[in-house]
Formats: sequence, C-alpha cells, structure tokens
Amino acid sequence: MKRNQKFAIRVLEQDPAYLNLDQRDRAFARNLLSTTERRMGQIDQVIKSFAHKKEDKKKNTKIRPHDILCEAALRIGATQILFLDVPTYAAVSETVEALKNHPKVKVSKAQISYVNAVLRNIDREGKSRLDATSTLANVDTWLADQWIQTYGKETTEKMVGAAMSQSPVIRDVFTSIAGEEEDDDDDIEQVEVEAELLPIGSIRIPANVGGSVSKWPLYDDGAWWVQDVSATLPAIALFNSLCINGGKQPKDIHVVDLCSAPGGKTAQLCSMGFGKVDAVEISKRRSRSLHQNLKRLGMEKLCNVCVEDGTKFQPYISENDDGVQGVLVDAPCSATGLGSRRPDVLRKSINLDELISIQRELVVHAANNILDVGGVLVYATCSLLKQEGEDQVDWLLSQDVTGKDENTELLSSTLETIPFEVGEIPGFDDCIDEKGWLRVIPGVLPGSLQFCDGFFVARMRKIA
Ligand SMILES: C[S@@+](CC[C@H](N)C(=O)[O-])C[C@H]1O[C@@H](n2cnc3c(N)ncnc32)[C@H](O)[C@@H]1O
Repeated sequence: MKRNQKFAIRVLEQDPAYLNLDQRDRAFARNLLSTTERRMGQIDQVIKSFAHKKEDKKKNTKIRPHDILCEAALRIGATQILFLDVPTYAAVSETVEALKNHPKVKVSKAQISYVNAVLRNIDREGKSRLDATSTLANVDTWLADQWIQTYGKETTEKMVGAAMSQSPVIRDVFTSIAGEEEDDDDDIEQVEVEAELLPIGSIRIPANVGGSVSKWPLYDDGAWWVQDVSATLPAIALFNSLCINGGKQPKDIHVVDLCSAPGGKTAQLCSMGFGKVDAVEISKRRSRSLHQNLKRLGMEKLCNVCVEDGTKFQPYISENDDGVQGVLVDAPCSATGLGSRRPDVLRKSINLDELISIQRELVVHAANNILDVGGVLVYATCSLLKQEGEDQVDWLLSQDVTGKDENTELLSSTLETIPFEVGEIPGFDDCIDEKGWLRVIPGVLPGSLQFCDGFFVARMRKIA
C-alpha cells in the first residue's frame, strides 16, 4: 500500500476475496486496513523498537527492507493488537498462518518465527511503546513541518488528531431537488438513526449506521447525496454573492464549475436553481462518475457536462444569456485536507510545483476568459497547504509575475476579494481569516464540526 501510491481501500474494494466476504468480515477488513494505513508511522515505530533487539541481529533473522510481505504482516498484526483490541492469539496466529499459507510467496521458517516473536513482544509491551510515539509520526515529515510552520504545533496536533479518527466518522447528506416532489411516506423505509442537522442545512449521519450508503433509503431515487460539510462551502459562497447579496434570481444566472467530477458541487449548483450550469472535467474516467451521479440525482438535464481541459474551456453564450456570472474553481490539489477519509494523503508524495502551476492556469483562465466583468470567482482547494490556498490568491491579486513559467497566462483582468462576513456561513465564523478568506482546519471548530475536511475558499469579483 505504500509502494505503488494507490489508495489501499480502493485496491481492497476491487479484490474478489474481499467482495466474497460477508458484511461483518468486510467491515473488519476495511477497518483493519484503514487503521493500518492511518497509523502506519506509529505502528512502524513500535515494530522498529522491537526489531532492533540485539538477539534478533545475532540470529540474522532481521527482516530485510525489501521483504514486503513480512513487513505488511507485522503491520497488520500490530494494528490488531495495538488499535483494534483483537485477542492476541487471534491476531498473532491468523497473521502467522496467512504468511505460512501465502499462495504466491514462500516465506522462510526463520522469517515466520521472527514475525511471530515481534508480534508477541508487541502484545507484551507494545501499548506502552505506542504511548511514547506521537500521532505526528503518521504524517510525512515535510508535511508536518509545513503545518507546524503555518498553523503552530498545537493546531497541527489537533489537525492530525482529527485525521486519526475512524474513517469516515460522519457522512454529511445533502437533500437533492429530485426528492422534493415525492413526499409519500409510505415509500420510505423507516430507519432510526441519530442524525444531526448542521448549521448550513445538511444532515450528518454517523458512519456506524453501517452498510453501504448506496443501500440506504431513497439513494437510488436520487433524493440525496453525500458531501463533506466543508466541501459544500464554495458553492454556498458563490450563491450568497450572486443571489443573496447580489439580488439576482438564480434562474437568470450562468455559472461554470471548472473542475467538476465527481460532482458534489455541480449537484449543489443545480439544486440551487442556477439557470445554466456548465460542468467541466478533464478526466474521461472521472466524468463518467459525474454523469452517473447527476443521472441518479435527476440533474443531467440541468447541467451541461463538458469533458475537456478547463484551461482551454470557452463557454457557449446563447442570445438570451448575459454571459458567465459565476465560476467555481475547485482545483486539483494535494488533498491534504482529506486525512480522515484518505489517510494515504498524509504520506503521499506529490508534485507541489506542478499542482501550483495548474491551479494558476485554471484560475487565471477563468478570470480572463470565462467570467464576465462584475461576475464572481470562487477559488477552493481541499488542501491544508497555504501554497495551494492563501499564497495562490495572494499571487493572483498581486498579479506577481515572479516565478511565472512560460505556460502560465498572466492575469489580464482585475479581481478584488469579496470577504466572507461574520454570520454568512453559520458555524464557520471562526474560519474567516484577516483577508476575508475561509480557512477550514479539521479538529479545531467547536462541536461536531471539528470532524470536517480541511478546505480553503476565497471569493473574488472581477472588476475590470
Ligand atoms: C478537487 S476535484 C473536484 C471535485 C468536485 N468539484 C466535486 O465537488 O465533486 C478536482 C477535479 O479537477 C479535475 N481536473 C484536473 N485538471 C483539470 C483541468 N485542467 N481541467 C478540468 N478539470 C481538471 C480532476 O480530474 C478532478 O476531477
């Protein structure tokens, strides 16, 4: 799971052996894998503290670095003992048996007894050694350093603490327009869950309700979709400026969602009633899930899906169209704000320069060539790196050309910030920074909003 940079849960979900398990075993396998991935830094430190015992070295049975299978077995066994409270005999013997009976790799007896010995040591003393580790060990050093520099140690610990919570702790459910007309209670399967109405209007349902969300009532009818509360903020910001403060009717407005798959924000824009919604997406594969999601929600006719590069996109402006008044750039990014759902992002290697460059290209093209003067541009990323958030908007507004590479178009329009106002987005006042942008940090907001994705949102008007 570490080496090919694939998200382990995705790989698991496609494995036929996993798909053949019953629901309970599947839930256990998922939990085991996601906890191992989430806590890998701490787990490795505990394993290492035993692996370097002198007697192991003497016997020359130390695990070699390339021995992927034994390394994985140690991690999986250790996770069960340290975090899942699986009885030792089961955690150790099942892990050892799995190694012995691996269908493709012959593991030597010496290695098997080594894994057995380390796991038994972890059972005896592992928890006290775990207490001596820090959750920051689960984050790549460069990323933890960046966060400490930007947010300070205390906030970074809270952010990482939030990313350590079970995935997903919550599911925020948005009600779709498709479900509005049908109000026939007889059709609704009654389920009792402890749901919470969030201040911005979506409903939070605890993950322990269980089962796949696609099996929940009214899913197939397209009555709702799942979207993290932070991810709903960019579309709300656009709507507020254009319709609440701008006084326009949404049906008269043409908006563009420039990076749209899998479509959470596009669905919001459609359900807000915007008259014309262009959803642009460069990836064919991801545009298929966008199509499927919009179809399920009954929104495919409310939106024009364009599978093309957003940096080249030119909107079609019909005769009775006043031009594009709103553009949402939910740019591709490091996704470092998604730690609690995608623990792999805490250790994934990324090409930050490349991401910064594409984010600039998208936002500059949106401002120069898509948005009309007077229109509103929302720039958002689910990143907790200021280079992909605050620094980008600073760069954009200052029109600073330093570091410009030859591919980056220059801003030929003038933008100014439309600051978020206190009370505008209930529950998120504390996230408004001194420049009027929104910086949402997981683990920091009061109450259940502390369980949210990390996000950055800035909103600007094109004034010339
Ligand atoms: C953060 S995701 C968008 C999530 C989406 N807005 C939602 O709410 O579901 C970024 C998306 O941008 C797409 N993308 C990357 N580069 C792009 C480009 N040059 N033009 C258009 N889309 C692009 C990615 O394939 C990805 O689907």
